Amino acid sequence: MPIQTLDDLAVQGTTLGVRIDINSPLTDSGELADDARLLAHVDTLSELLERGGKVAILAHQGRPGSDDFAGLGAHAERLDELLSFPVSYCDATFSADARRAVSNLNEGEAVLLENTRFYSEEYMEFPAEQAAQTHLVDRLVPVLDAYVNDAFAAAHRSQPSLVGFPTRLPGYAGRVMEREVDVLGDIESTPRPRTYVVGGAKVSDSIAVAKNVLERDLADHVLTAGVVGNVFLFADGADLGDASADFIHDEGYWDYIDDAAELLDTYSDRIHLPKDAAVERDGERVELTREEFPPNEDEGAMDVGDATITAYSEILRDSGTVILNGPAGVFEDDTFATGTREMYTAAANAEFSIVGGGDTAAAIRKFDLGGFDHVSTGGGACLRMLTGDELPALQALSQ
Ligand SMILES: Nc1ncnc2c1ncn2[C@@H]1O[C@H](COP(=O)(O)OP(=O)(O)O)[C@@H](O)[C@H]1O
Ligand SMILES: O=C(OP(=O)(O)O)[C@H](O)COP(=O)(O)O
Repeated sequence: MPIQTLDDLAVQGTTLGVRIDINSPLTDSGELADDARLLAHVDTLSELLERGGKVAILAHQGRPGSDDFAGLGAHAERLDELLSFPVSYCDATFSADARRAVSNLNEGEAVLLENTRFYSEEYMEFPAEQAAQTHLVDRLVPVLDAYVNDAFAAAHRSQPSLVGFPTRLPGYAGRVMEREVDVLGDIESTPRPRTYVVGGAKVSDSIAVAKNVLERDLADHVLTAGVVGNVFLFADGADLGDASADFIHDEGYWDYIDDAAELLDTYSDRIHLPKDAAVERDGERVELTREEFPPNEDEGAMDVGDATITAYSEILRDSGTVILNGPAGVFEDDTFATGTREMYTAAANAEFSIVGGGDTAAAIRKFDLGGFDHVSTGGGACLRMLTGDELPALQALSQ
């Protein structure tokens, strides 16, 4: 069944449970360090409020046990500033207090309920039918008329607030979800040549994407960079030195060397490897070509160098479509930001460009880059969608 959107929803006077993803980096004092994910949902929330909805917002922040696992008070304050409609905060998610806060909403008002992951069931994965019986869903359903899911960045999670409501309430995709599905679900019709850039540190996901798009003949080029590029270099027999080898071992990425080598055997004509690497030597950035490897013992390969940037930029600029995930190096450190900045600039000049990932978006903001056709709000969800996998939250909406 096709997914229903806000165009199919009669909003006026209804009470809506709206799941968004505002999981954000926090400062040491618990303030929002970045509000990009909140900004992304402004259109959906404004539209629902403008159309006379009473909006109960559901969201998570962090994971149990992590430093950024926190309440949503700061998020509510910021949403209240961003929207021209009042957004209050309720420090409960589905208790009597929470249900009262929802029931007391007037048309054009929103309440942000507390971090869904404060409740243990929300951090478990369930089939939709079972998620529909969890306490969160069971207790909120009586005060809601319909459910809107706009949380694309969490759509690969089969958690109650993401998959449990649509079996008990009419379910709709919000505008963020709709646009992500439109763009990422229709890669096959984008112009060629089509280039995938797999950078960053999600090694297993990136290898899965590369394998999938090469096998399905969707990719004319796969450019490897970042930690993913380093793994491919080792898989190709290059000696990137002890520091990078230790890092790859410590992070558990060595398990994927064989998969990378297998891909290189089959698709060497379409997979591109870094031609050089930047390391830190005596406090300076030093670039080594592959012939000059290995770096010294304590020198990690932290960025791609000029030779790679030149070769990759040419492919990127000439591409009909670029689909890019992950930075080319440790862009947070200015010494190793060059590869990411230059490659992203070239990618933005392709005919059609799609970028995804939390750190990727942070890099785009850091370098103040524009010109991308679609900046996905998702990292893991975006990669999952690019491999052609079904996302549980979307499946739940289409039942
Ligand atoms: N050569 C490298 N060595 C170590 N870390 C790297 C390297 N290149 C990129 N990274 C790191 O990868 C992280 C981002 O990867 P990832 O989370 O996969 O991106 P995204 O969030 O965009 O999907 C950044 O913290 C960056 O510093
Ligand atoms: O930040 C998120 O995903 P991302 O790290 O893939 O961008 C989403 O909020 C999902 O969070 P989760 O990976 O803790 O389930």
